[in-house]
Amino acid sequence: MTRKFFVGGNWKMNGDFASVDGIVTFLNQSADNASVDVVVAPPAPYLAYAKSHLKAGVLVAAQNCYKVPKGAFTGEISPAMIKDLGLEWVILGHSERRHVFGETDALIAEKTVHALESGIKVIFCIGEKLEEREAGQTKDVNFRQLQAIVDKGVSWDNIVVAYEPVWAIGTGKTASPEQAQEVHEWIREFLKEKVSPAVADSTRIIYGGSVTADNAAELGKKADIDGFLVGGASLKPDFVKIINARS
Ligand SMILES: O=C[C@H](O)COP(=O)(O)O
Repeated sequence: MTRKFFVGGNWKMNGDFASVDGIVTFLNQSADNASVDVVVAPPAPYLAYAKSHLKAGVLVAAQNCYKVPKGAFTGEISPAMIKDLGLEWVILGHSERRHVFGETDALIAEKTVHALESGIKVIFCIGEKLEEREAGQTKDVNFRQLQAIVDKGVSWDNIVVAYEPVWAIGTGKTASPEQAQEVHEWIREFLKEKVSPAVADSTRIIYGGSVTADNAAELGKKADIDGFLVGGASLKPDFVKIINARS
């Protein structure tokens, strides 16, 4: 099957109205590319503004959400709120949520189930730390993180898996196309064995970690790399080159 290329831009905790306007301008001025799904994730205070100013071809995602629709959970946002803003996507399991904020596989799985049940699609992030890679645990860590949602029996139609080796995030140390392809192939095999061949074939597995306009084309040539989740480079006009890396 042909999987549609998917490019996400995770703005993380960056920006103000002036810089959001700048990003919106270069995205709106870019030529439409019907062969790529483009989804950007501004910080929560700018979600509605970005949604109302971006052209229709650029979708907006939240960077996080909680596991219940509403209640006494100070500081959290729910999938119901994301939906109320007219948005379709959320990023869950990002390594910064896992390792800075201590989110566990179990919590991320609960959040993923609730987002999907609420009608929000999930960019589900996984990835090993440097010490785990060096200890030969890359496969185990990524499989364990995936298994947490396999165990919940989720429907995979609305999930994009983002493989983001923690050692490559924001460090300038991109995984080589071969390193990334190796793990993406393992992930696809895992989905084939644990879920189904059809899900393995149709699920988009995107790569994140120091993706730039200079390395995106080579990464994007690999058979199991179906797009990117871009951090720092998604804040700059070169993001448009990454969107078009495979075109
Ligand atoms: O969500 C995006 C990733 O954390 C990658 O960030 P980066 O492109 O700045 O390395």
